[in-house]
Amino acid sequence: MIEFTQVSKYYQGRAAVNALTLNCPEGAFTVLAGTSGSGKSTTLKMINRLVEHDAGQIRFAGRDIRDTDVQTLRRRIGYAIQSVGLFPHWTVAQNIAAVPQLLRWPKRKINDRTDELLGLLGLEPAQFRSRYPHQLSGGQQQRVGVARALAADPDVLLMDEPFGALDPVTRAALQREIRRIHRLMGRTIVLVTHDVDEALYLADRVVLMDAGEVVQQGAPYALLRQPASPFVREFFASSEPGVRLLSLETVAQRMRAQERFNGAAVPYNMTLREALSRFVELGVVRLGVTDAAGQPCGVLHFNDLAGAEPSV
Ligand SMILES: Nc1ncnc2c1ncn2[C@@H]1O[C@H](COP(=O)(O)OP(=O)(O)OP(=O)(O)O)[C@@H](O)[C@H]1O
Repeated sequence: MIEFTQVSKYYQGRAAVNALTLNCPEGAFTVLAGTSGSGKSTTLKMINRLVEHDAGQIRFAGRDIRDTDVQTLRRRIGYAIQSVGLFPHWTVAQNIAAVPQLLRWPKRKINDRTDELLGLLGLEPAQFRSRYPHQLSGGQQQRVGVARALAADPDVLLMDEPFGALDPVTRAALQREIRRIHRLMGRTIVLVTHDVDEALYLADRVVLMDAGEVVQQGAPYALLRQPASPFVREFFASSEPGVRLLSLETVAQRMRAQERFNGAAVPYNMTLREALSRFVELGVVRLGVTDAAGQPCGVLHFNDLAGAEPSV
C-alpha cells in the first residue's frame, strides 16, 4: 500500500532519514519503532507530504505520491497526533466532521458517521456530540482525535504517538480500542511509537529504526526470536523478551483441546502473558479454558507455556 524505495530526507545537510526502503502492506498494522531522533516521525510525515522527501520514491497505492495532488492525497490518509490538535471552538461533532464537510457529504450522512465513530471509540454520542474540547479529559480528546482521523473513511490511518502523554490505564484502553477497530475495519495503519510494549501489542509488522535507517522489519515474533543485530536484541531486551513473546500468543494456541479440567478457568482469547500471571497468582499448574460462550473447551498446562513455536 505504501512503499518507500531508497528515500532520504536531509536537514542542514544531515540525513534525518537515509536511503529508507520499507513496505506497509494493505490492511496491515505497521508500527515504526525506534529510539528518539531515529527518523520515525519524519518517515510518517513524508507519507502525507507534510514533509517532502529529497531523494528516492514513495508510492501510495502503486502511484508516486508526487503525482497525486496533496489535498487529494491527504483526504485518503487520516492523521492523528499526540497533541490531538482539535479545534477549540468547535464541538466534538464539528471536529469529527471537518473532512466530511470539506468533501460535502450530506448532513445526514455526516451525523450518522459521527455517531458511529463516537460509539466505536466508547464515547456515548448523546453525551459527547455537543461538548467542546476543553470539556473533555485528555484520553477523551485523544479518542476524538482518532475519530476525526477516521471520519472520511480514509484508506490509510497515520498515527504519531497518538497515546503519548496518557496514564497507563487510559493508554492500554485506547490501544485495545484501536486494535479492535483495526481488526473490524481492516484498515491500513502506520503508527509511530518508541514504546516497545505498544509496538509488540499492536503490530502485524514492526519497522525498527535507528539513526535514520531501518535496522530490521518484519513480524514482531521474528524480531524477538531472530534479531538481525545487537541493536535489535538490545532494543527488545531492555525488558523481558520471554514475557513479551508470551504476550503475542493466546491461550487457544497452546491449550490441549481434548482435555477437561474442573478447577479455575481462563478464556480462550486471553494472552499467554496474562495466563502466566494467573498460574502464579493461583499457584496452580493447570487451568481450564472456556470458549466465547463460557463453555469448557480445553486445558492449559503451565509447562506448555514454553512449548513449540507458533508459525510466523
Ligand atoms: N524540521 C526539522 N529541522 C531540522 N532537523 C529536523 C527537523 N525535523 C526533524 N529533524 C531531525 O531529524 C532527525 C529525526 O527526527 P524525527 O522527529 O523524525 O525522529 P523520531 O524518531 O520521530 O524522534 P522522537 O521519537 O524523539 O519524536 C532528528 O535528528 C531531528 O533533530
